[in-house]
Amino acid sequence: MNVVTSVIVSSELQGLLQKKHLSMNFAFSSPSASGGGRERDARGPGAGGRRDPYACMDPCDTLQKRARGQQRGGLGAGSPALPGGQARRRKQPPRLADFTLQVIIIGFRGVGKTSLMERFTDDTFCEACKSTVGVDFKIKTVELRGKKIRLQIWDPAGQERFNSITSAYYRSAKGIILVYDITKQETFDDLPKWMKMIDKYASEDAELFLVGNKLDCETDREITRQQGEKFAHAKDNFNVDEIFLKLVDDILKKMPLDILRNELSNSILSLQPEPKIPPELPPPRPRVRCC
Ligand SMILES: Nc1nc2c(ncn2[C@@H]2O[C@H](COP(=O)(O)OP(=O)(O)OP(=O)(O)O)[C@@H](O)[C@H]2O)c(=O)[nH]1
Repeated sequence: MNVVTSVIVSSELQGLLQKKHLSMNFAFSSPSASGGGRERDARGPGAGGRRDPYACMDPCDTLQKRARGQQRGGLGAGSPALPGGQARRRKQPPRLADFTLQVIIIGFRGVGKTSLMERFTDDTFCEACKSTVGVDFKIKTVELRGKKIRLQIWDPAGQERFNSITSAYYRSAKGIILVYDITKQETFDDLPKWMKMIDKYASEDAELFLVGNKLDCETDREITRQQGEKFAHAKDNFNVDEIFLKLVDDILKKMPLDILRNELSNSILSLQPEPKIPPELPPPRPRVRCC
């Protein structure tokens, strides 16, 4: 029975993807586990282990480290160890992002959309989160292909009653992460409804990523790995960070080369206007909304 459902869903999805020239990646994840469902990769200089192909960057951390270095009389401004010219150069503010990209995470209520976002942006996980009301969002800057990209991640409520509000956020999203819960059949059966929302509201060239979430709850699994792979016509294994970074990388690959080659020091090139928050919405809360 499940297999039949998945075949029907699959051909329907195929039609939608072709119509919109979309391709879809697929991954399993588990934001409940640090590292998002598989052993965490060591990152950064001196961390050892495998270097991740997608270098992730926390701007706040970098700035704090710089400030600490200056206080300690390190290689910062005014450091006796440096001649004046070099010290002045150190004082320059860090280069701003080259691009701003919007990514939206959608799916049935409770599948773990907020958890994925917070694992990626803050490396935190909330065991008993409240359902999102309206739309939540967070920002994280990443560095890929030599560009700094400011990611605006939108997390709309999964509850149907918010659909009229949340659909306003699809248009400006360059990347869409569609999530289901591997332990709840209804969240998988609901995917065609989300695909229709994408078809109706999302941009023609948005990149899609299907995520089977709650991988740590293997014993309660209701949807097989094969069903997920069949739906997405794709197969892969990424952790939470890699899901976002692969998505961004795929967006960058689609971008015109002249934009990528352009050196935009200290400027922000937004690929599209910042999404306007519909007036009926309260302003999004850019913080953890966990209990
Ligand atoms: N075991 C486990 N629990 C998870 C995982 N991801 C999320 N959860 C839990 O699932 C519940 C719902 O997670 P949320 O991130 O709030 O889900 P959501 O999709 O944002 O929900 P809505 O805001 O209602 O649309 C929370 O209690 C989380 O702790 C996971 O990978 N494993």
